[in-house]
Amino acid sequence: MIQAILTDIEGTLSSLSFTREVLFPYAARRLPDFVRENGREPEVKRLLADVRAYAGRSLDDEALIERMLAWMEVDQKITPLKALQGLIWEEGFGRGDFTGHVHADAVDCLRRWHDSGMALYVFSSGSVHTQQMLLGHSQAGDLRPLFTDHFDTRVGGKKQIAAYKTIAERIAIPPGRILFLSDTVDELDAAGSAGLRTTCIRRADDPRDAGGHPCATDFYGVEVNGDPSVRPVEADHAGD
Ligand SMILES: CSCCC(=O)C(=O)COP(=O)(O)O
Ligand SMILES: [Mg+2]
Repeated sequence: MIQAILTDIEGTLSSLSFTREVLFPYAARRLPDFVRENGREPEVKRLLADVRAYAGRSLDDEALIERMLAWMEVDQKITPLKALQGLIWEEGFGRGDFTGHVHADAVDCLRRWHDSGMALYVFSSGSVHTQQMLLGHSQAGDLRPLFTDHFDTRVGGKKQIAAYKTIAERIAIPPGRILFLSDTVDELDAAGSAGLRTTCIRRADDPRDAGGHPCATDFYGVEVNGDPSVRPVEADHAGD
């Protein structure tokens, strides 16, 4: 019996293209000036110190900026760097430069699951602050009330089995009663090894293999306690 659904964001709730074509380029453009302008603010200063420690060398601000841009280019999931990106995106969401993309089928199913009493959680490499901004400024409105809690890489990397065990302990639900949704097979493998149930969200335009996990092309295809959600007749992807 599934009691909770834990979902990834990028590629699962939200399109890969929103992250790769909107969020990441925005953060890369803004990072140098953001660090120069805010590097003495306590929160930014602390995050920069943590990134420096991760680099393992004493880099000055300009060298650190170059290093962070190179890591962002290859989407390195370094926890303090993801938190810094979140502060930059906060500016973008606040100014209305973009809103958070969430697939229409995901919004519909999350609302139904929530209304039926299912507990919903997020696990993303994006910082918890980023997750809340994306969901709070989504194209479908403020989706934050649907979620009981959020997790980021402070509990561990998404390909690490221990991260899923920690989440299960934190939410106090047995792993076998948690369903994890993701587009990434390594994450699903790690969650499965921790005892979670899994479903791969594999959008129609995504040719990657599902790695043997149960698979759905959108949230309507996700089986929860034996039932796929009812797909409305006109539920094409009009909101996407
Ligand atoms: C709120 S996530 C923004 C995109 C991002 O920074 C990221 O790293 C996405 O990772 P995910 O674990 O959601 O695939
Ligand atoms: Mg993903």
